[in-house]
Amino acid sequence: MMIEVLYIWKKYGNFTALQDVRFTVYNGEVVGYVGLNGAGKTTTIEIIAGVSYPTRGDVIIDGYSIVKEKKEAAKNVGWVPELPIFEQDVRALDYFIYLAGYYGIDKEEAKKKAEELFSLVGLQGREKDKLKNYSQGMKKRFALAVSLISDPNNFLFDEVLNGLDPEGIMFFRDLAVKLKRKNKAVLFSSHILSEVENIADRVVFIHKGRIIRQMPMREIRNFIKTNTFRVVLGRIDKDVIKIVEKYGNPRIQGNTIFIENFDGNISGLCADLSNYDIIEMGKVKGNLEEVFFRLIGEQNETSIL
Ligand SMILES: Nc1ncnc2c1ncn2[C@@H]1O[C@H](COP(=O)(O)OP(=O)(O)OP(=O)(O)O)[C@@H](O)[C@H]1O
Repeated sequence: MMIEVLYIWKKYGNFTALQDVRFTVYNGEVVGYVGLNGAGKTTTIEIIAGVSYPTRGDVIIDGYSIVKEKKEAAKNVGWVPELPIFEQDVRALDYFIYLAGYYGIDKEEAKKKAEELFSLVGLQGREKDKLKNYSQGMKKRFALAVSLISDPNNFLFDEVLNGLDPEGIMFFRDLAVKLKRKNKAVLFSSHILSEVENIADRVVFIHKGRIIRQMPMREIRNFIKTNTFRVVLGRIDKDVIKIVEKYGNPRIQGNTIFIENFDGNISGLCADLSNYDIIEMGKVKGNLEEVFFRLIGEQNETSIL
């Protein structure tokens, strides 16, 4: 249903890994949790999953406190860790049945569930392999199968696309969409903004343990839409500025003219520049990662003040 992260702090000795982190993931929503390596994503996710305690603050999962009502709260969370470590010398199916026992599911029922879930995550035929022989991607799929045992309402995917092949990436993207349609709340962490672009409805940005911004994906896309036009000329002289000034605010860099706030009249511009040997022209595309660095830049400036 939903995950409410309420002002959590996490300290490791003198080091503060999280400061006053607050955000909500609503049902039917996929939220991207984006920050650089070491920003605090895994720390947050482990606190939500109930495997690590916050120094201060709380997380409410479908109304239950992860600090005070851990059992009820954790039951409603499916978690796929960044690096699932299954070094056990056991067969995947046996371990799955063992873990299902935690949810009060008996052996026969667990076998049925395994059949359904191993196939759903694309591990059919590999049930009898030993977990330690699974590849990293297979371990992620196995962790996913385990997270689906209790059919939770909320999901945490920690850097789940990292290191996956294109088919695996597609699989997790489709899965996020399916979970969303089922009205689940999904938190998807990544250090690459463009990785969550086609999955997330909203992005929460974390930097150095603090939430610096939350933005709907469509706002992020608007943010990067630039109205700058670029023309590369064979030669450039000082008169050219006067010509292009009619079309916006020009800035010259080598043989390239960037025209900001371009008025859109391309044929007029071409005609006016016909003596200048146009080599290339086109709209300047905004880069998604730039948004992230712009936000971090703003953050660094305010922390200096
Ligand atoms: N057990 C620990 N003891 C001390 N410091 C820790 C511990 N776990 C994490 N940290 C520190 O807390 C900070 C946040 O780490 P975290 O793993 O949450 O980052 P992250 O955003 O998930 O990064 P990545 O993208 O690299 O996984 C880092 O500076 C890390 O070194």
